[in-house]
Amino acid sequence: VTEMAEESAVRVCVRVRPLIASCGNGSVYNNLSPLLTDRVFTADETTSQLYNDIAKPLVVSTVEGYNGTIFAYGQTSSGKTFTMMGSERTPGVIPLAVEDVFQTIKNKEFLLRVSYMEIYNETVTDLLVDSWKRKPLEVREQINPVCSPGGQAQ
Ligand SMILES: Nc1ncnc2c1ncn2[C@@H]1O[C@H](COP(=O)(O)OP(=O)(O)OP(=O)(O)O)[C@@H](O)[C@H]1O
Repeated sequence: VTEMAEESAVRVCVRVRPLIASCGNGSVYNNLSPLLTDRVFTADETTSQLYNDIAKPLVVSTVEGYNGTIFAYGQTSSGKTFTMMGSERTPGVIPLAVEDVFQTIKNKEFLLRVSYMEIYNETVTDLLVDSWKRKPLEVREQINPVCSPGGQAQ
């Protein structure tokens, strides 16, 4: 119980990517504050390990009706796309989560809605709309206050 009570609703994890030749030599990280970081994934750890540790529990609870968010933050070339999208050979968090969701809901009656959008500077773009038809989504402010884009494809 104590462990549960102390567990924060927000987890901050750092993933260290291997050095890339074009970036030259240098140390990848130092001085990561243990107070601000729940988990550091080293360059040897795979996306699948990261997924199982931080994303899978969230996916499971989302299917049970809880809200959950996973987002990647970092400077250019730090590995956000590698981690979240991945590739055919090493799928990222998003395809792994989608696969898990479908595994969990198969043989059940379940309504699943998916939308896919990009937030770039102040502009929100619906990525499920053909690129030639795209126009910025309107961001509406609600009373609670939560901002949500409206009218996106699902
Ligand atoms: N953990 C990793 N292991 C091996 N290669 C990686 C890893 N993380 C990133 N890379 C490689 O580093 C390069 C930059 O990564 P990526 O494109 O994911 O960065 P990004 O944060 O999405 O950048 P940007 O913000 O510019 O789009 C890519 O070539 C990617 O394959």
